[in-house]
Amino acid sequence: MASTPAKRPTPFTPRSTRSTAVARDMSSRLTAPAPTPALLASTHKKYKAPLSIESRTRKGSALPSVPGSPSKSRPTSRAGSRMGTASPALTPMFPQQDVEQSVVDFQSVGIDLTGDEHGGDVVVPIPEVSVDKVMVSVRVRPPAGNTPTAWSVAPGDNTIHLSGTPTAPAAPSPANKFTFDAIHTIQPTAPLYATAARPQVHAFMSGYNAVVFAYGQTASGKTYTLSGSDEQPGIIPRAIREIFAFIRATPSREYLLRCSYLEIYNEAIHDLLAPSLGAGQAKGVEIQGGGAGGEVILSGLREEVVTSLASVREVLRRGEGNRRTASTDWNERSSRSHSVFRVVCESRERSNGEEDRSATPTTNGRHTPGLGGRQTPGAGGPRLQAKGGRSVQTSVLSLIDLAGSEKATSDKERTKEGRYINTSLLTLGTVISTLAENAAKGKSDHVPYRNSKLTRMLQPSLSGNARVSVVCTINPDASAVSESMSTLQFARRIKGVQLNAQKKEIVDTDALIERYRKEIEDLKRRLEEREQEAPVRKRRLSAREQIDESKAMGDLNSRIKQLTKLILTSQSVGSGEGDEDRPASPVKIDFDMSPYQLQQELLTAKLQLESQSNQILSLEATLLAQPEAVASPSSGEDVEKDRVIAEQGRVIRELEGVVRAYEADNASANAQAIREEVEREWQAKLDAERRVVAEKEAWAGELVRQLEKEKKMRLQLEEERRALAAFVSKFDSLGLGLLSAASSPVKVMPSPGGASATFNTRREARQQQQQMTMQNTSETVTSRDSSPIRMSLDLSMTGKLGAHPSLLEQMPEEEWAEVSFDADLGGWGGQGKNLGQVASGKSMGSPSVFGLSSKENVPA
Ligand SMILES: Nc1ncnc2c1ncn2[C@@H]1O[C@H](COP(=O)(O)OP(=O)(O)OP(=O)(O)O)[C@@H](O)[C@H]1O
Repeated sequence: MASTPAKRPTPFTPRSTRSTAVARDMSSRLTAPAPTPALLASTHKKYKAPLSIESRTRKGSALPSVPGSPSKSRPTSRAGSRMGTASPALTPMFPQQDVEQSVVDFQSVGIDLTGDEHGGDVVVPIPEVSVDKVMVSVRVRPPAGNTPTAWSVAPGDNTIHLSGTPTAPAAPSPANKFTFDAIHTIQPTAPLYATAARPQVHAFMSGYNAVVFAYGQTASGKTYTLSGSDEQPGIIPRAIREIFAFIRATPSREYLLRCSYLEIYNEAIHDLLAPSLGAGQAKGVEIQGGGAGGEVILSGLREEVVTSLASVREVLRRGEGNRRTASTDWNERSSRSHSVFRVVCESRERSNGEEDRSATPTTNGRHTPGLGGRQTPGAGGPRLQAKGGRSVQTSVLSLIDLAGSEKATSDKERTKEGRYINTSLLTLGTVISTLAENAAKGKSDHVPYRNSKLTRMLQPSLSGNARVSVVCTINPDASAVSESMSTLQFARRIKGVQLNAQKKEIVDTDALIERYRKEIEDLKRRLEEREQEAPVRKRRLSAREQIDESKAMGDLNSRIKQLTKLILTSQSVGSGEGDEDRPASPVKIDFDMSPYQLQQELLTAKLQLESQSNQILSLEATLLAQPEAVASPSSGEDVEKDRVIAEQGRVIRELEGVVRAYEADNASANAQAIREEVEREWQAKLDAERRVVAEKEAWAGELVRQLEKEKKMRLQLEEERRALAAFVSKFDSLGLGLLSAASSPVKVMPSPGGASATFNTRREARQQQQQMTMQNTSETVTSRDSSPIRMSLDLSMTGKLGAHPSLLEQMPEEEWAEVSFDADLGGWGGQGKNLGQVASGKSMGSPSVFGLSSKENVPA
């Protein structure tokens, strides 16, 4: 169930200044006592003698509980009674001995760590380990701040017991006491590495499979133990350093190392080194084999050949970058998957000729780098030689950072991951229980390896064919007692597992080291032959052919160097930091060489300068390692093909360069053309806009002029009309209308106001006719005007148009043509008139009647 945010515990972050200081203080207090012979002896004895107590305790125990899941009950005194009585050394410390005071100092375990804090050259005695048992160490994480701790560690006894807290002391019971091969409570990882991992690394380099894994509840320090930090390197970086130190210290053998890095996330295996893919997209890895003690094959897993510390670090960095981590309620950076860093080591004995080949000249006195002449019979003896090869030792070292068991978190996704993690840890616990039980009772009960990817992958190791070391990490806080108890019970169970690791040393022509060696020999033979023929051939060849010949020999030489670089020897591995950049060994110049040979050397040196980086070498090697991609190393045809491919690759690169340059030139020409076109387009638009504006301005000017003219004319006509009206009314009042009627041929009856009535009648008739014309005109108007200006007229004018005689009506017709502007019909709702039409309909009103609207609709 999701917990509420208020209840969310603060994730443990002891890397803060404070907790680091606590831990340092702790270690400084604990490193004070000098090692005593008695302690040394006791420690060594522990490594020799398997802890039978644990395996006996295992008998009759129920299924293992997953650390982190609440333990159903505290260990009972029944279990304790089987363990025998508590060590007298513990008694005075019960129940309140502080972890810090009772910790085992790493110096007391009798290990020389000279120069090893940051992985300097390691020349220390390897502690004796009982090779048929799992090496079990416990690491107690420093307490978080002032949190009370619940565990005590008896110095020198490799025993940890539950003491409880001052307010809730634990009952002194043998069930609360656990003894292991080593218990570490101090912060530095060096002592832990020396006891828990160094023997495994040495065994691995000697041909045994080896597994080191960290197990414990979330935030208890597994990743800190395995990976560590820059200041405090963990087991993995230390192991890598030790591997190279081992090679440096073993001149009689040559080695080939390959690395892979995977994680098991939600029961799916992902390759953490898959190129250019995030962990989420990386293609899955499948487990094959592993049954009946056979080897496990991880199909689809990428293995990279590594030749230096730096190249391994790069692989680690890449893999760690792809690992799934997330902040949880308990750990700011919690591993959400089990991660497995694997190193495969192939090694074989070097022949005498190979051992000092740097000093051995070839038959023609020439010193070709890496060319050591004919092989002398070497390792493997005549019998193996007769079989066509020498024996190769192959071993695998797996360094595993398990995800921590945990309770449901406040986050749905984290809870889902947690379920997968807990399930696989539970399966691991069950497998370990069954194995321990089988070992104790001499049974061969079914072991459910297949119930999880983790156990399936570990099957060969857990079933005995590996040297196994487990570091169980515990959080000493009183609040985590049940989880710590669960972890310690797991540690106790795994101690009961029986191991029987065997070296794998066979004549293996498929071993990569063997294939490379063969290819190198073949290439050297061909190079030698060419060199011997060179003086004769040179006379026959044209200048062009001579260049080609030099190039072909240069290619052969550089290929030999590439392959030689992959095979590690005590001379070729550097002495430490930055060794990856150092040439394998300085090339001596033989001044007795002919100019032709010197030319070859020069060419070779140039090609070497241009040679690919370590990364490319690794990629190529990985490619070669895949059976379908491997060409027969001894086939001259394939070498020729390689040469042609390389040549074509070079031509392609050159052409690409030309194309890029061409595109770059064209791109600028294209950009220029596009810019000009866009400019032209915008210029045209600008011109059009300017024309429109000019038209509008002209139109507006014209309008103003017309209106002024109209105004003047209107005033003048009004004057005339008033004068005429006055005259007519005077005329009527004098009765002169009759006179005129009498003089007309038609008899007109006198009537009061006759002239003005006649005038009115005529005017009405004219208005009716005018309205009819306007209606007809409006029906014919169907299209919108294209004038840039739209004008809405006051609708009230439509009535006025009818009510007042048009002034234009009274204008001389020749002047009408000067008035040529349009009005928008749309705003009139069909009743309005185009001004031109109004004019033609003789219905133009006064300027005030037009009511030019302030919302002239001018198109943008
Ligand atoms: N021995 C130690 N000394 C100092 N700090 C430690 C030690 N062990 C763990 N820590 C710190 O405790 C925190 C949690 O440790 P870490 O991430 O290694 O736990 P974890 O067991 O790997 O957790 P998860 O299972 O969630 O991944 C880290 O900040 C780490 O630096």
